[in-house]
Amino acid sequence: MSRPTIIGLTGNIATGKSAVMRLAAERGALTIDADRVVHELLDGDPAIQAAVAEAFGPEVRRADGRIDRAVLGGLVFGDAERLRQLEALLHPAVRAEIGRRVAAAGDRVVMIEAIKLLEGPLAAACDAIWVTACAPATQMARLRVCRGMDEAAALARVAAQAPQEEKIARANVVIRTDGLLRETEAQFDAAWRQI
Ligand SMILES: CC(C)(COP(=O)(O)OP(=O)(O)OC[C@H]1O[C@@H](n2cnc3c(N)ncnc32)[C@H](O)[C@@H]1O)[C@@H](O)C(=O)NCCC(=O)NCCS
Ligand SMILES: Nc1ncnc2c1ncn2[C@@H]1O[C@H](COP(=O)(O)OP(=O)(O)OP(=O)(O)O)[C@@H](O)[C@H]1O
Repeated sequence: MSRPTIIGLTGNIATGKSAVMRLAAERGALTIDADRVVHELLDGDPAIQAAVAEAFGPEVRRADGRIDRAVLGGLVFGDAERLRQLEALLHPAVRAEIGRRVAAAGDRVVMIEAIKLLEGPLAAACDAIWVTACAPATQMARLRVCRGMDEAAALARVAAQAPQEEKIARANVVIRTDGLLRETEAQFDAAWRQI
């Protein structure tokens, strides 16, 4: 039976995972963004919405039932225990949805982007782990300039993620993104040829 080749993509915030996902999609991969799966659940899954409101309070829920991600983010980034609680609530449903998409992928290459890929069971399902990395100064500049985050919000996100070195230590492929986009693309293509 045909099975997909699964690449797990991780790397800390603003290290360039989106660029790598775009390149993979251009070359025919099925790309699955775990952040987006989370957003779909928070926007449209009534059981998840009820469980999140139960755990984090009615103020995280909008009148239409959707979860207010800015309010929820304010509660969990900066509080490791609450973030773990939210992850425990969401990750089983995220994994189930990713599993459904992978099962329908035939023999395509599938690239799964997830910030907590290496911390959970998803990593074991991957044939290879790719990690994007850049200098901390590049990362902070991208968060502040491109996403308009203030320094405290940017630092809180970075602090919620395992150090870059731990991710690099477990990677089959490391893509450095401090340079030009075409330098990212050249590293991508070298790795893509080895699949
Ligand atoms: C807290 C939430 C509502 C904030 O939503 P918001 O729209 O502001 O951010 P978004 O989801 O787009 O994430 C942006 C970036 O924040 C970082 N981030 C998100 N979740 C996490 C996390 N659990 N741990 C560390 N960093 C995270 C990532 O770098 C991510 O790319 C949302 O991020 C969430 O529910 N996170 C917990 C679920 C999770 O683990 N998501 C990651 C994919 S499995
Ligand atoms: N050489 C490069 N390679 C990749 N991205 C680059 C490069 N130079 C500049 N950038 C820019 O850096 C930013 C990186 O942010 P991006 O959203 O891709 O990070 P991410 O890892 O996907 O973040 P998140 O964890 O939020 O999903 C983008 O705006 C991208 O255009």
